[in-house]
Amino acid sequence: MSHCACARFQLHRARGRKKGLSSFEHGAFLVRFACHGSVLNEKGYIEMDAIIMDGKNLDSGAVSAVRNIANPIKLARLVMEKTDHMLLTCEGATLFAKAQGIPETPNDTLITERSRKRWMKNLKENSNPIADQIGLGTVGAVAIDCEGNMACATSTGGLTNKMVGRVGDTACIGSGGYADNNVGAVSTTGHGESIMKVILARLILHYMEQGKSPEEAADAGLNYMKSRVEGTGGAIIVNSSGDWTAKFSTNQMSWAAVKDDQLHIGIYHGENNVIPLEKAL
Ligand SMILES: NC(=O)C[C@H](N)C(=O)O
Repeated sequence: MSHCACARFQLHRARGRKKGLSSFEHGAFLVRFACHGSVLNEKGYIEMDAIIMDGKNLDSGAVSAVRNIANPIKLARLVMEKTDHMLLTCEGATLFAKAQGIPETPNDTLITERSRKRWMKNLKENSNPIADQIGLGTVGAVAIDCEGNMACATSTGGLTNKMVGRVGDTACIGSGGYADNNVGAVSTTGHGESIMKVILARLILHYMEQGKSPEEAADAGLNYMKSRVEGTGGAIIVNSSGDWTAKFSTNQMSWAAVKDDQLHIGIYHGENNVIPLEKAL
């Protein structure tokens, strides 16, 4: 069994080996999950959604609409590992974070000039088309280890100028991500309301259960979302054989994958730049 990892957005070089959700030891890169630099809601705050799922036992943890948390994906993992629940939101998530010793991070220190400018621009009436809201800062990862264990994780600030308290696809199991050792792992990005309408991550896995490859399943899922609800987005996928793909119906999606000591990177359609891992480190 080969091991493989695929991620969207903001890669960091790892120093040495990293341990993942179970025994994923390939650890050639780290993914920095969303928060710093995320998009702002209508009031100028960062409110984050995040989900993580362990394909071995279908355990998962999620948080939604959390504020002042530097790494919401870590909080989602704590929900999975330390509670009997799967999703904590707002104040409850904040209280849980406190109880777990996660420090509050002031909103201002999480905001970048780029996201503030975008927020200001989009405040003007009719200046916030959906296409402009997608694409900043949602990150995700899928991985399979040498024992066939799979996992997915996704985190996001959502859509620019979203309403306060809006919860998107990312926090919703089966929409923002799903992992099942029997089939594969998926992490999605794109217009959250569209993704939720078609439950995109689970839909893609459903197509894989019917015998489609990750690439065919991604195309089928994204095409269905486009034709049925006019939604665009993207997905990174790995199946139980370690085959992976990164597909999107948006103009671009930054992604990277590692398999068999090769690093693959792309942004635009049809791109797949391959670099030996040792040269990338
Ligand atoms: N860029 C994104 O992926 C946004 C995210 N899916 C949301 O709607 O919350």
